Amino acid sequence: MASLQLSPTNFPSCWPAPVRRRCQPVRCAAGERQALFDRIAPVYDNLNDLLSLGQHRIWKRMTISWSGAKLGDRVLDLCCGSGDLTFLLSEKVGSSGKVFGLDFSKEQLSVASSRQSLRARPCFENIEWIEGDALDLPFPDSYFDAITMGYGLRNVVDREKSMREMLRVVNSGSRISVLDFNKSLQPLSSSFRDWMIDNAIVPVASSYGLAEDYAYLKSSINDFLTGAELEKLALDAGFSNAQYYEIGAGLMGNLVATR
Ligand SMILES: C/C(=C\Cc1cc(O)c2ccccc2c1O)CCC[C@H](C)CCC[C@H](C)CCCC(C)C
Ligand SMILES: C[S@@+](CC[C@H](N)C(=O)[O-])C[C@H]1O[C@@H](n2cnc3c(N)ncnc32)[C@H](O)[C@@H]1O
Repeated sequence: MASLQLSPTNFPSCWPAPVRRRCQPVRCAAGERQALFDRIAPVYDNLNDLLSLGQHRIWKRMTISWSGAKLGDRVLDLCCGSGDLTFLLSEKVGSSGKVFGLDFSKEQLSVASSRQSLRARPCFENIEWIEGDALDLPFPDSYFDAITMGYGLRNVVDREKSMREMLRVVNSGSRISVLDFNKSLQPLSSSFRDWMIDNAIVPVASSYGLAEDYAYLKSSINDFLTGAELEKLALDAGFSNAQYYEIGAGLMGNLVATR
């Protein structure tokens, strides 16, 4: 069943209703990012396919594999957007498992929910969409067997807090798998990425009136952390092990951390 629960009085089935707070679209850094992801939602999937020549699907499959999710698990896809990783997790954990896709953008969740209805695979009934904040997760401690986060950590306003929240809700011995752009220290790789953003991504996005929203990609990658810094972030938050893998010819990276 494709159900989208967006009312502030609807809560994840695991959580007592009064505790959950809804993310309000306010004029602050988080509110502006929320508005950005709402705006780009109608074109987000198509542009990802076009701009990465479909490669993002491979990177996302690697993220699922690193998460260690398996049949029957209860798992979380944080900053799920239109749900690419959520759907892959859903197939991985099967009908005996449960997947929560959480995001603060109503428009992204609306795209995710329509995709769920269109594809209508039996296992997709195990998905619950939650409109919520990655910095204040509406789940009990040690609730998940695995967590994925695709292109989310770079976009949250407080990475330390986000990491602490992931640590809190993941089971001891379980993993988080965090995919994002790699802030490469190799000049060739970072020059190629910046060139792609300036000469392919922003011009294509500008034809949809979204040039500024996609230009944000470049500054957000420059403000992001290197692989070594991401490993340190996870260890400082309290994960027992953290390993960063460069993928996609060094354009992307995946942080795998075990609680
Ligand atoms: C997956 C892509 C973008 C995700 C994405 C993430 C964000 O944080 C955003 C924030 C604001 C707006 C948009 C986004 C957003 O779309 C697309 C990635 C494209 C790459 C930059 C370009 C890849 C070029 C190559 C064709 C890939 C070839 C790799 C090969 C292994 C050599
Ligand atoms: C670039 S998209 C990634 C979507 C999807 N994970 C993917 O891989 O295609 C980043 C997502 O993070 C979400 N996001 C950013 N900050 C968030 C927060 N504090 N809480 C919940 N979602 C957040 C945005 O709404 C957006 O949908």
